[in-house]
Amino acid sequence: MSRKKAAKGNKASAASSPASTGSPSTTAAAAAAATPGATRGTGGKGARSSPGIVQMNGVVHPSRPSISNSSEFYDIAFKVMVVGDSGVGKTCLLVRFKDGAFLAGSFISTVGIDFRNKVLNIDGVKVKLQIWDTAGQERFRSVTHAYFRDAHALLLLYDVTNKRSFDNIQAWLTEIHEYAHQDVVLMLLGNKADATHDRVVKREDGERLAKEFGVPFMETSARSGLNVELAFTAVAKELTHRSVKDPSEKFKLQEYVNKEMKSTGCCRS
Ligand SMILES: Nc1nc2c(ncn2[C@@H]2O[C@H](COP(=O)(O)OP(=O)(O)OP(=O)(O)O)[C@@H](O)[C@H]2O)c(=O)[nH]1
Repeated sequence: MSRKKAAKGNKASAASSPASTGSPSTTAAAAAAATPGATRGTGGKGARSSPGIVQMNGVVHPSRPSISNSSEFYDIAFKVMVVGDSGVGKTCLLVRFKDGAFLAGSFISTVGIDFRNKVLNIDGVKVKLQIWDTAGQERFRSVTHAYFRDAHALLLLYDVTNKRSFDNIQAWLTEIHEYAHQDVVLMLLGNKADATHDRVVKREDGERLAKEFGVPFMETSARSGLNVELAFTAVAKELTHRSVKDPSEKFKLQEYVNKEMKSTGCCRS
């Protein structure tokens, strides 16, 4: 079985059998119960067992470093959802970030929802991102909506080679405003920026749309790795900043992203 197939298979089991167990995508419900970042306001194992837990903005701060599912210590946990139309590259983006690989080969659509954890070091703070990969197909939309309200950040993707996926961004934003937390960190990503010959959505169009809705934006490529790490690091920085730093020192996500893109000189297509 290919890696892609294995990943998608996990999603299928998570969606169809909420009480079943499995790894790494045990189940949505089990994950929410087992991992601090997945349960806003109530925390997870660390929060329930330790009186030293501090909670800010619904985020769990264990009094001591905790251990994530992947056995890595962390100080703070957040839930990030990757959303957008079917085929825009959500699973590939997540796999690129988590494993540094590209899932080439035939496209197998996600069924339901799946998650993976990754711990990042953000300015000396160990930040666990629990990243939820959602199904883009319309028939799974109610499942996706159900998870919106627990997300601390949303990465909203379209595919630069698919105009329809770009046109649907407005509808996605409407759904996000309806179902997600009002202070959710949101970022618009134009994926498949490597596909220059098939491109139908210009970078400027993405920038314009993002500006219109006041959302940070950049283009990514799960295939080449362009900006993938930066996208997740940027939202992790924003969330960490909001949670542990002085709230009067506002972190400017778009400025950070622009600066990082310029400094690496790698990322404008
Ligand atoms: N050229 C190129 N192809 C990509 C990129 N990302 C994903 N793809 C391809 O796009 C197709 C869909 O990718 P997925 O990651 O499965 O898409 P998805 O958004 O998870 O789709 P659903 O699970 O149906 O919601 C696959 O054939 C990938 O190989 C990219 O950055 N560049």
